Amino acid sequence: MTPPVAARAAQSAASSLQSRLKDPSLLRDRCYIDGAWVGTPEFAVNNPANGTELIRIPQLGADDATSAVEAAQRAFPAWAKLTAKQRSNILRKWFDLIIANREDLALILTSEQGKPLAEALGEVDIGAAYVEFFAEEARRVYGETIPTQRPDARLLAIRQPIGVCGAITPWNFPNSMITRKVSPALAAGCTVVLKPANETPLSALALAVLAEKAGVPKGVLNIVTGDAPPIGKVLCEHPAVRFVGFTGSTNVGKILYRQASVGVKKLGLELGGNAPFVVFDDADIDAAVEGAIVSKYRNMGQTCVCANRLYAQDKIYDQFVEKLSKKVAEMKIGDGTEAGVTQGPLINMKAIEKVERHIADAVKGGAKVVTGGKRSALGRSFFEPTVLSDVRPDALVAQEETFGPLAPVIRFKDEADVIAMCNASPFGLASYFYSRDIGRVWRVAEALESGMVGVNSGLITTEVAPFGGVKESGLGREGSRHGMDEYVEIKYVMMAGV
Ligand SMILES: NC(=O)c1ccc[n+]([C@@H]2O[C@H](COP(=O)([O-])OP(=O)(O)OC[C@H]3O[C@@H](n4cnc5c(N)ncnc54)[C@H](O)[C@@H]3O)[C@@H](O)[C@H]2O)c1
Repeated sequence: MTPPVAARAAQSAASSLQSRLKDPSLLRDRCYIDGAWVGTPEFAVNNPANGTELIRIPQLGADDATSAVEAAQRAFPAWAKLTAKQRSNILRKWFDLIIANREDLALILTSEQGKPLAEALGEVDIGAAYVEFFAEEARRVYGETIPTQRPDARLLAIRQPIGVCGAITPWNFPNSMITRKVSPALAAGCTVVLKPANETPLSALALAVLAEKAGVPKGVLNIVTGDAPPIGKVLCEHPAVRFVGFTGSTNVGKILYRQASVGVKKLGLELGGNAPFVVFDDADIDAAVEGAIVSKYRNMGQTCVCANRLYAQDKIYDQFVEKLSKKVAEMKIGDGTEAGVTQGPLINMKAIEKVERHIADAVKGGAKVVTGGKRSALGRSFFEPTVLSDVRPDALVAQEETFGPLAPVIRFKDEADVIAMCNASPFGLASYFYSRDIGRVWRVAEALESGMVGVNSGLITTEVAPFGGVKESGLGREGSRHGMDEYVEIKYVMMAGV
């Protein structure tokens, strides 16, 4: 095995991050293919809080991705033949190791992605919860017996692992998006080739170190970093790959959908959103403000399920805007590793430019900046958390996913009016609303066109929920027992003469 970065620390800027880790071997600068750490460090992974280069990692391409698929193909039969309990035990060990190393994993995550350390710890914990959940689910991949019209025949439907799976993940949740895909795949008996986001590959590599320690055999989990389009093409088109799970933008999801159609490949797509967050006039306003804060501003608004457009009913509009802005103005911006910081940097300058474009467009349409609205004095990609009032329903910010700390508050008259505005979007990932009217709760929850609805709650992610979207927000579900369905196929066996 190529030595971990520890042995070569002096060569790279990784040394300062490494010196803060309890287990420095978690920081890797090689890819993980067929149980070996391979490749030559090439492209830089930067810390968005200070712009320093953290480390360089390999820039692999189509040939390496093909090698990884072949490794996964070789490893598949033996992994699939283990008993469910054996696979479950290995996943359980992986979970234990993730928890034992949660501080290190969170520090790596914040260093490459920027979110405050407390949020990074939360992400590691939910990431681990997926592993724990699917360690348990591994033992519940049941089949069924189906009565037939023939007295001498029995029909069994069995569920088998689909085979080699590709996984492509984004930078906004570099830990939990990986475990949410890899743990059900491994639990089902599948093997995986994972391509993490280029901005945040270090969390993926650290998880692979722990998977290896947990006893995941060589070739069962492979990590390939580098050139996304050719790697993605291999994962979508190689005949050995039977499923590709993707989390990322709708545009890239559509490219993968087309590529996967060539080999009639099963695809899971967790794509972009444009979540409405509605506050009715019978709501508990303080609770709605708390919910809006957690939904909109966690991860600096770079969350697929985060509130993107806020709607407040006429009667409580001013009160909601005032209370929300007061809390937002108190947020502390800075390096996510510093105590008390609630808003880290955005991932890059492109993200800042999109927020600015959305603010400029809304202001042109008559919106007012109540708080924030500009780059932070800290420079780089730090942006002041922002609240806009008097935003028109047709403003760009209400049509597109902003992916930044910007809450545009739109006024509405009645329930029918707001449901129409919520559903007037090609996206349908998450929706939120606050109301204490029980009749309205069911009516509105059923009317909203989205895969997930938070009622009086701004936080809806849990490993026991079937996470996913409708319309252009995606296909399939991750997490819960339904998350296992992506990784198994049903075969029926008709047995006559029995
Ligand atoms: N629905 C969900 O569960 C969910 C969760 C998190 C993020 N997201 C969405 O992800 C987006 C933000 O993430 P992002 O900017 O990393 O998205 P992205 O689509 O740019 O990148 C996602 C991944 O795809 C890879 N990629 C890029 N081009 C590719 C290509 N041509 N072929 C194969 N792979 C390619 C990237 O390297 C990365 O690993 C937002 O739209 C957000 O809503 C969705």
